[in-house]
Amino acid sequence: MQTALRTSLPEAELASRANFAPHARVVREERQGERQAQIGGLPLSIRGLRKSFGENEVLRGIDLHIPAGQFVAIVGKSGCGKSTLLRLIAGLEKIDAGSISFGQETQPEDIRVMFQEPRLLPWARVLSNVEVGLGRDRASNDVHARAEKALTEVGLTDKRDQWPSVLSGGQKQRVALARALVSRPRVLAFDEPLGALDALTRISMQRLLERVWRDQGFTAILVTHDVAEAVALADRVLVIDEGRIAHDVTVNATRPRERGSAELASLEGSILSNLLSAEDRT
Ligand SMILES: Nc1ncnc2c1ncn2[C@@H]1O[C@H](COP(=O)(O)OP(=O)(O)OP(=O)(O)O)[C@@H](O)[C@H]1O
Repeated sequence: MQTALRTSLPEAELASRANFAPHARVVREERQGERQAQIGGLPLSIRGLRKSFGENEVLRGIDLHIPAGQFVAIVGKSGCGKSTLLRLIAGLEKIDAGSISFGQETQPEDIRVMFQEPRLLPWARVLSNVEVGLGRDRASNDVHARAEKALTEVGLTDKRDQWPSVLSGGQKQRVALARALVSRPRVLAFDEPLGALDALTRISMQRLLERVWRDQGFTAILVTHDVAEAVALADRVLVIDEGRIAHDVTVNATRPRERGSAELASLEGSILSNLLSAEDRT
């Protein structure tokens, strides 16, 4: 389970930070035109990454290169450090040792996170909730148009004037996705975003995630407990065990993928047996 933002920040700040990476350096000048021209994923290089909480050594040396635009899933037994790794990548947690780099200077809008809980502002209508994701670009003239476009991308234009409280769980997550997408991030980190949804809604959200990833080309990093979801969506599945990447599995299946195909089922089976053998050692 993700453990984000264990702070007493006001709710608006929480919702805003849910989509921002504090370690990303803020470049003050408006570079919207430049951003539009450079949309696409950023590569990610992690070297010797370590993180402990007190005596609990959670990550013990992660080395990883993710090419720009790749879709990577992270799986592993409960408590192995999946969310910690994601939070370090997103700059929501401090690194103890090692480095994470994106190949260039980043802006806060470049790296966004979507969590299991939608974290919508209850007092703001759907469109305003999406606008929160624009961060400092909220002062620009085309705020409404950009938020509406993001809502269209997730198929929710008809809900723009609704309050979050009247939405279903799946609709709330789609608003959260629109809020994450509205700034056209170059890295999008998902921490169990579909974990609380029913099976059918989950599958339709998986299709939506895959579609927006293909349309926008951001680098996607998905933490999930669901190995079937990992092999259905990702180009590559990383298994974390004992603080390191124990397996790095390439998923070559062509897209769109046929869920339940023999190829995916066989990959899922072998990843699950890796996970179970890790579980047996504890
Ligand atoms: N802020 C924190 N303070 C102290 N310990 C933490 C903190 N965040 C995570 N931990 C500990 O770090 C370990 C890894 O937690 P993390 O949430 O990354 O695991 P996970 O693999 O995502 O787990 P799950 O699959 O159950 O969600 C756990 O032992 C957890 O208790």
